[in-house]
Amino acid sequence: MRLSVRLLSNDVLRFPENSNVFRFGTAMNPTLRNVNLTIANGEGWAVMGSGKGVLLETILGRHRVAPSPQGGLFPFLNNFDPPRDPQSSVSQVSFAYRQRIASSGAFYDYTARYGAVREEDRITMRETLSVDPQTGLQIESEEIDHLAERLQIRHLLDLPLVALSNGQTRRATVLQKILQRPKVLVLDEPLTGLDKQTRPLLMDLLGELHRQNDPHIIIGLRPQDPLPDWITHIAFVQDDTVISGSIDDREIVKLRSSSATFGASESVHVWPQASAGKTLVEIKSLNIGYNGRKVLENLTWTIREGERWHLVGPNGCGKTTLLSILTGDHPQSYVQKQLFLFGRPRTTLATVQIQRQVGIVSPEIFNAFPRRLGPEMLSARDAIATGFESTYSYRPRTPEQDIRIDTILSDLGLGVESGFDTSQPFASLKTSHQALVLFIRALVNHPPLLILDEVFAGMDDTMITAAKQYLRKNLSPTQSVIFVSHWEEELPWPTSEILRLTLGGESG
Ligand SMILES: Nc1ncnc2c1ncn2[C@@H]1O[C@H](COP(=O)(O)OP(=O)(O)OP(=O)(O)O)[C@@H](O)[C@H]1O
Repeated sequence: MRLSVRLLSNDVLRFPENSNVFRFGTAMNPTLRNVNLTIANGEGWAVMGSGKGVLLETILGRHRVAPSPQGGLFPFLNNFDPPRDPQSSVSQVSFAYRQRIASSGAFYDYTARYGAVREEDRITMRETLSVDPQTGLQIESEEIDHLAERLQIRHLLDLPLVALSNGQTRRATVLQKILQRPKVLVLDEPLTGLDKQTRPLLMDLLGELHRQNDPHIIIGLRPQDPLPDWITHIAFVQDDTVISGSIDDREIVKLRSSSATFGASESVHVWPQASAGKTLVEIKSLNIGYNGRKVLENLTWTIREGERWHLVGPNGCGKTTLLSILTGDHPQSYVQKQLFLFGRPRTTLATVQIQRQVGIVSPEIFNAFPRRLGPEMLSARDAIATGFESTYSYRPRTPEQDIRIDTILSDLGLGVESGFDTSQPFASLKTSHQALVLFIRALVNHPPLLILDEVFAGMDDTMITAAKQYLRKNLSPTQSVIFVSHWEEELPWPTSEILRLTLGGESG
């Protein structure tokens, strides 16, 4: 009889000593150098810093580690009998964009959710969560109900997925991954898009799972995210360097406090309070509901030239719905008799006339933007230029339009000298650059009304600082802005008018 002795490893993750990380297909210029990182069983790790995306991608097997780690990056997976492979055991909650993007990469109609739900979009959250897409196995409905309750989305389980708000979808996405029971779960910026009330619910649930080591959790956090109490260690990634240690480590404390200013320091420009400018938007007694459920009730709102508004409220309170009435995307926009846009009754305006005057960035547009490759691909520059006519497809550009694009790029520190190549396909840009391109797309046409809905989601800290500075310095004094964010510290200007929506339709 042969006895096999297996050495059990206490390490969840281990990079070989002083390893380098390369993009696949390259052997020069490592993206990360001299990495020394080991995550032991029981430790709670967060990844932070402007380069955190690269480290998380490496953990997910998207880059080459040299020297190659003996026994893999996840030694503890060899403790299982038979050993587990990282492919099926290490899972990522990806918020990059929703999976229901047409697989061809074509633009999908994100406004479909506002009208009658189409047959192909009828699939409910419960139906989606009930089957593990990897194994095809059925997931217990009690478990779904229990976890959905923890994240306060149980009452939405039987709604079509397409009807969920951005924050509700994010919670459903996390839930789906937890239900698939990976051994390691990697979440990058899980708090983005979540309202204040929900953040501790998610962090508590993740902490509980982490304490049971089922799964081990690694999270990417932004500087403004509160550090959950179960995080014991931080890997800070700056440029090509990873500095790691316990949360009390002096260097880690210093790095955290220096990144916490979050681009807020240069607030030189103080905006005028309520200007006496022309009225751009006037809404009176707006009521919108779905299937008898009120979302917006008796809402009245006036926006004048030059005003900076902060639109706030919990997930699902109707912010996106309200904005879709203003942009004309919502089927009930056209019938609003008490809605005036840019000096005219909405009922006399074609939707395209509205859209040419509104520059908008939102999670919905980020998800829906076409990402085709091949002959029909849009370059980064083409993608920006779609903003001149508020379209989603290629339009030839005039030389003046190219100059306008170059000016904004250079104001944001992305001019020619930065090495940012605008002829690259939009679809192959990293998420943070895609987010920045769509931000510039919203600005190019000097729109009188700018809607910035979760505009910084996915951007790295340096880009956020540049974008905030741009907004402070480069907008015209008559341009109005509606800024939507669950994070007050994201506001680029010190004071704003506030429209606060609540669940159930009230506003204040
Ligand atoms: N077609 C639909 N059918 C049923 N309910 C819908 C539909 N479309 C939206 N809803 C519901 O309307 C509510 C408002 O959604 P909306 O996207 O406007 O919220 P939000 O304030 O933008 O949320 P978040 O902060 O998560 O982005 C949500 O509860 C959503 O589930």
